[in-house]
Amino acid sequence: MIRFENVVKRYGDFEALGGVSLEVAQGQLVTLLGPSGCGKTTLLRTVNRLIEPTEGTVFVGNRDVRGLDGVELRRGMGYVIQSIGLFPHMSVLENVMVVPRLLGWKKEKREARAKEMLALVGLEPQTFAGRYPRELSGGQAQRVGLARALAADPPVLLLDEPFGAVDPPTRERLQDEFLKLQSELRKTVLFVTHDLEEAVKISDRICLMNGGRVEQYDPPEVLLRRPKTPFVQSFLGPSRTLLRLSRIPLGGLIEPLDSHRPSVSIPHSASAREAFSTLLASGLRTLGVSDATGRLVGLVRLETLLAAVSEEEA
Ligand SMILES: Nc1ncnc2c1ncn2[C@@H]1O[C@H](COP(=O)(O)OP(=O)(O)OP(=O)(O)O)[C@@H](O)[C@H]1O
Repeated sequence: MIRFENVVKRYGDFEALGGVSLEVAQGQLVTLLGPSGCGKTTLLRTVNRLIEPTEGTVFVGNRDVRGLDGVELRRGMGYVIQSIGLFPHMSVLENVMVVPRLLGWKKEKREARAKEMLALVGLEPQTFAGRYPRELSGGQAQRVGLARALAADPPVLLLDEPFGAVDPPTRERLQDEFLKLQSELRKTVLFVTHDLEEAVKISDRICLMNGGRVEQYDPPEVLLRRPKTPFVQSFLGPSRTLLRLSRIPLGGLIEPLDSHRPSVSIPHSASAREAFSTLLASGLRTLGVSDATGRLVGLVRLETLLAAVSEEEA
């Protein structure tokens, strides 16, 4: 769906991108991850032609973006940046309708669509449609930015640190909501972040960059299990094992209940990492696992979690 072929970007003598080749399949969520200045934003912006590569080619849906009109290209893609960029003099509803209006949609159609998008990102249209950006919290503004990016139903979303400007709990909630949306909408998403945890949590594949080059391009599990270079290893750091647990669903590790009733339990939907943290915090060796109604349905043991990590290591 999006393909970079040997993309180079130079500013004078400085090489911001040193020959990036990468393919993002349709419906996949790929994060561009790496330290500050490694070229993530530069690479993202070559897709909607806010930046023109010095060498190399970017394809969207098999079409070289150079052959496409920049303005039309940008209208056909959702784009969200950290500072959100909502128009301060426009209401929330008007902000969300910007692209449908540029595309010439009729008033009723674009209003209906904008309200639908607000509801989709968890903002009750009756409450929020008439508000102005200054009357929103950071998290609400981020949601409006996302609703605006989704309004014209673009197949491609370019997100540059879209949850960067909010506090950690809000950020986690936005990530969860976004993942749920993505599982329904299946957009092709390029997502810039410098946050390893965020990348591990949301990505189908992570493109870890360093100095304008791709160090490793793999699903999170593979990146965490088999770092290809010393840079990747040091970037992942000591939290690598815990992060791997966060990608292991608890489902396959649950054992049937026995006569022993554990005093602490966690929901079935939790990750192995949440189970591990709860075990550490409680000092127990066994946790109960409950279903959506809170009924105890099984057990998970500390040894099982440790074995799951070391098995993967093999
Ligand atoms: N217009 C420009 N002129 C010169 N150098 C530039 C220009 N734009 C970006 N750069 C440089 O290119 C490199 C890559 O920048 P880019 O914004 O892509 O980094 P990034 O990985 O997104 O970083 P961050 O996480 O800090 O946003 C940086 O060293 C930056 O200083």
